[in-house]
Amino acid sequence: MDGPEDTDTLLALICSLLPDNIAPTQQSLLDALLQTEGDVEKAAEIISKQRSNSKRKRNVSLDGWLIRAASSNDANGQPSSLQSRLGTEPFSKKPRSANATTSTTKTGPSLPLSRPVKPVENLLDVLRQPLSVVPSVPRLPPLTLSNPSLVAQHTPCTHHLGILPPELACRLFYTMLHEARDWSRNKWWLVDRLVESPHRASLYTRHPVEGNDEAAWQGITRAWYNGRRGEVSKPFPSPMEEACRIVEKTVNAEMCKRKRFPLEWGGDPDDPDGQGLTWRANFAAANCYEGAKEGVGFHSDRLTSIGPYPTIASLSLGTRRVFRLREVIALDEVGKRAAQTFDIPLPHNSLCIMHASTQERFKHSIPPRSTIDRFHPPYPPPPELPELASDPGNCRINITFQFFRPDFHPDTIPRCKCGEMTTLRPDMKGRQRESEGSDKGSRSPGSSGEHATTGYWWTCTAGDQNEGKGCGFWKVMDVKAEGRGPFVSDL
Ligand SMILES: O=C(O)CCC(=O)C(=O)O
Ligand SMILES: [Fe+2]
Repeated sequence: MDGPEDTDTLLALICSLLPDNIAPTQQSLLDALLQTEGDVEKAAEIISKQRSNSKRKRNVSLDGWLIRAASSNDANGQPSSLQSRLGTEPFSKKPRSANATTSTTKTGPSLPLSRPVKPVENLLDVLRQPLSVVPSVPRLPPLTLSNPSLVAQHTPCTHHLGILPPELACRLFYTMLHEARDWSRNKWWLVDRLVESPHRASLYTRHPVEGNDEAAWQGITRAWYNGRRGEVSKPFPSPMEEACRIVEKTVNAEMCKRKRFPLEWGGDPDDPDGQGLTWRANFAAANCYEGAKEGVGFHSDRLTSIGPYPTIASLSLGTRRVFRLREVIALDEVGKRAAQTFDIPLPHNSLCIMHASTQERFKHSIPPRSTIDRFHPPYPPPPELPELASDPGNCRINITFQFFRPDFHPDTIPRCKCGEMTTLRPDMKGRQRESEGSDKGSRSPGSSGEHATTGYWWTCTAGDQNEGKGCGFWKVMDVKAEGRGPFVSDL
């Protein structure tokens, strides 16, 4: 799920620190961010100094503004460093200062807080800051990929229509819609704001739990809930288990046709847990979007439990929504080519497989819409289900089946200075390549393009639940030193 993790978020944060009369270009925001190696506070300072030198319009100094903003939000009245509270993607090899913070750990959806806070805000509204964007290369209009062959041609995904027997698809839709009454909106801290995703979600684990390792699943569950304590995952309901077997067959058949990446899981299919499959689903995130306005913002899925180059199989049920993929342009290509956005309409009973490299090269979202296509279920609800609380014509259910890799067991995940499990993120911008001065090839769009080797970071995300206060810890993942694998490259 999403968190305070990417450049877009950092840009939005800089904007939120600027007075209303400053609307910088995206380029000037990026320049300031690079100049300050990702320090949002300093970047905001640079931009406002540039503006006040050129226009002399402001009569309030940024320092004063920052201190006012910080002290009004800090329980102890201390102006706290915004930078240290960001669990962000690192910009340089230099570790940031680690400000240990007193932690009031939150449990459950009500998130008891130690200080008065602003009301929970919809993440999409927070990120919709006034950016006046002047791109250095012309923007490309979004391309709609309206059939499976276009999806395969332009992206590392495949789209499979009518994946389940129609009766099973409907039964699963009604079952999950009924389950969704207990799901909640994911919440986390974005600096000093508590934000929530504008849709409901829940985590499911396949039973029997592999190796009977309940403790591992608790760790995975906690990581999935952005570090929130007290959440439990649910077992797959029986129609989900039925669907999962079909999804596994489709994914494995598709993977056999594809080039595999060196860092993909190369586990032994003869392993009793492997059941002879290259990829298997042992957990799933379920999402419910009710009405046109609900959605999920741009993000790439966290890799902490699923490792690099994962395969994720995403099943759509109910009303058709658009799945939007946006390419991330590596630093060495910024200004040379524009990012392409792809829209894939996902109808009821279709499976979109995000194959290896999707999480490394693209962000994805379900954008809110102004209208919705009403869904007309071809079967009535199963008689054994109680009456539904939501209108089935108005809802989309998504189930993303995923594989927890044994070599990313929670016990092996590096802890940050807050004592929490860190989060694994791909270096989508190629910063590690840049800082090493290496040229391992650049990326090109489409599934057939050569893909530069991606690096990964372990980063502190404890601030997600701790009022935005993390320790800023990060380190580069070193798969050999950390004893991970086997990888495809080891086979
Ligand atoms: O609803 C979808 O298709 C996407 C869900 C998603 O991105 C997620 O669960 O991480
Ligand atoms: Fe996702």
